[in-house]
Amino acid sequence: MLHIEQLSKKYKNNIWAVQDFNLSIYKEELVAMVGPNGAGKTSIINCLLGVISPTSGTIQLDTYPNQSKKFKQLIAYVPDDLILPEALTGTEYLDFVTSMYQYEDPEKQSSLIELFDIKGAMSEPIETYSHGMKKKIQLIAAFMLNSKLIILDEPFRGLDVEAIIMTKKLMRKYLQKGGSILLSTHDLKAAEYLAQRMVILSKGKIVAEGTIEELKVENQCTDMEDLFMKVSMLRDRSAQFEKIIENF
Ligand SMILES: Nc1ncnc2c1ncn2[C@@H]1O[C@H](COP(=O)(O)OP(=O)(O)OP(=O)(O)O)[C@@H](O)[C@H]1O
Repeated sequence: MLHIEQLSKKYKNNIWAVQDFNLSIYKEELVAMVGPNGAGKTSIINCLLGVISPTSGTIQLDTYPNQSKKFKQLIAYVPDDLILPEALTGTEYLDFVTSMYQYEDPEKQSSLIELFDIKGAMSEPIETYSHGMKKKIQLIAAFMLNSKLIILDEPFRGLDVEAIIMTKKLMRKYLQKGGSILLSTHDLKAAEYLAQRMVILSKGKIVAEGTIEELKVENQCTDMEDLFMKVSMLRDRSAQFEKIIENF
């Protein structure tokens, strides 16, 4: 499936955003990628999508390198930011995505529109959508395709409770049907609930990787937040933060 090998990214300002990052994601597997702000998650996703060029390393989906057209057709992406063609209606946007990916499944598309309950807004321009509705249209666009891997960057942010529940169920179903998911999130509870494996990044490097159980045992933690603070080396700063809050 997806294989990322020895990926490194140094920006022009000489910042190493990612160093020697290795990750494989297999069929029916969801891997959660977590890490503090600036850990390198977005840089990895942007390298994967070909938005930026890595300084070194390779990325392949099956046998297709990430620069290939086939790779791009097999990957769907829901970004955290909501950059959308605001003048298009929901229907026009989905038509645009369909033509870009050269894949059409009208039945799947309309069932997703029903699931996310935005049928009434489909003929309205996206600029009139709420934050949550914009997220929903992006989720519909990602799940309606014939992808092998979906990259989800904070997919639940802005969604209402019902949509969060539905999205989690949809993700599970997508995995059962043979897909793979890379989930980038700060939501440790969702990551713990959904992921088969977790990668924890800090300052561009993997500091922990494994199943949630393995990570908890290895680090003698029962709680996800405690585990995260420990392996991302933030726990040392906790005492200082506690003091600031106490004096606040
Ligand atoms: N275009 C850029 N030019 C220079 N440095 C950059 C650029 N983009 C990101 N960086 C730096 O690379 C490092 C990793 O940033 P990145 O955005 O990948 O982290 P992140 O894990 O996605 O963070 P967040 O959780 O805040 O979204 C940071 O030190 C950041 O300042």
